[in-house]
Amino acid sequence: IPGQKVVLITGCSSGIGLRIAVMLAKDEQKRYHVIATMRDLKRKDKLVEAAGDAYGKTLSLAVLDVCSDESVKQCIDGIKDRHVDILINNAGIGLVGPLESIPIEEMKKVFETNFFGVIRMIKEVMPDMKKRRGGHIIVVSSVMGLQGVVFNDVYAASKFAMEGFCESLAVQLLNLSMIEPGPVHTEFEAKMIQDVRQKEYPGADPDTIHYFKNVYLPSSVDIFEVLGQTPDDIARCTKKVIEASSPRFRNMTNPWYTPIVALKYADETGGLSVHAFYHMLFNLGPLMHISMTANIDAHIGM
Ligand SMILES: NC(=O)C1=CN([C@@H]2O[C@H](COP(=O)(O)OP(=O)(O)OC[C@H]3O[C@@H](n4cnc5c(N)ncnc54)[C@H](OP(=O)(O)O)[C@@H]3O)[C@@H](O)[C@H]2O)C=CC1
Ligand SMILES: CC1=C(/C=C/C(C)=C/C=C/C(C)=C/C=O)C(C)(C)CCC1
Repeated sequence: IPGQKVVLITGCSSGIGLRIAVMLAKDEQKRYHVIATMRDLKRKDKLVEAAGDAYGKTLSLAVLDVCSDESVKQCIDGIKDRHVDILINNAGIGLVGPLESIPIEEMKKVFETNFFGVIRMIKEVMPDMKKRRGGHIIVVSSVMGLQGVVFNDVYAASKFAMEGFCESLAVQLLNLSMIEPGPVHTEFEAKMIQDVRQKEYPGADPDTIHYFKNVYLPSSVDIFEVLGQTPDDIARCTKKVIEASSPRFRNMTNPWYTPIVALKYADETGGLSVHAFYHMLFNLGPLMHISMTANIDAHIGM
């Protein structure tokens, strides 16, 4: 349809990608044609159901695995004139746990998906965007791309890598925007909790495992409960960025998380954030749990 913008989104089988796809496809003015992609079309049912009438009209499906050169090329070649107006890089995986117990291969998978996956996509669509002198690239990064969190070392590093890459590219690239969500209730969170239940953490000493399971995890669960946003919150924020007359480069989605990121800019030696997080986790952790749960109880009127 003339005038409609072609939007390609990666990782649409669940979570944030799914909600962005549905929200854009259901735009009242029908401004978007959404190509919702996923690596395995067997996982399409949730998206198809959520899309309702839009499916087959403003939303179509395609296979795309961000870790495969051929898959990426095949998908883009399959689009009319290879024309993508808006590329939304959303596919990504998490990884938590004591560093000592994580095989290098697993760490590489995180970089292959979160870092090289995005680069692979950008390399494929950027030349056409440059030729047309138009287009908008969105990257779903994370607050962990701006501030590291204990036991998330490799995941944070993969998002930091993305930040460095995009900051550099933004200088030559037309239109590039980062979305920086804090905790969001999606399968990302569920996978993390399930992962921790299954894994044994060989190679890590008992103290480290204790701090991970009995100190970090309860705090992390609290933080998800108190600060957690919905994938729809992130989708709304992303739609605003796309529709802004001059989109910003960095876009925080969660004002509650802003002070946590601000600490590093308040002290260039890095001491402030490292010590504050240490204190919050090991000294205030149990207290935070009480005050946060009290806060939740107050919200639900108990
Ligand atoms: N949830 C959170 O707290 C936060 C998430 N983020 C980021 O948001 C993005 C979306 O995550 P979220 O929706 O929360 O998590 P989900 O796990 O719900 O969704 C992740 C999506 O990425 C897909 N994916 C994974 N690997 C590949 C691959 N190789 N090729 C194509 N797709 C792939 C998954 O597909 P499949 O079903 O096949 O596995 C799934 O559709 C990620 O980049 C994440 O880092 C950022 C900040 C916070
Ligand atoms: C435990 C703990 C923290 C945990 C933060 C978490 C758990 C953030 C999760 C962010 C996510 C899930 C981003 C996804 O990309 C803080 C606030 C740093 C303070 C110190 C103690």
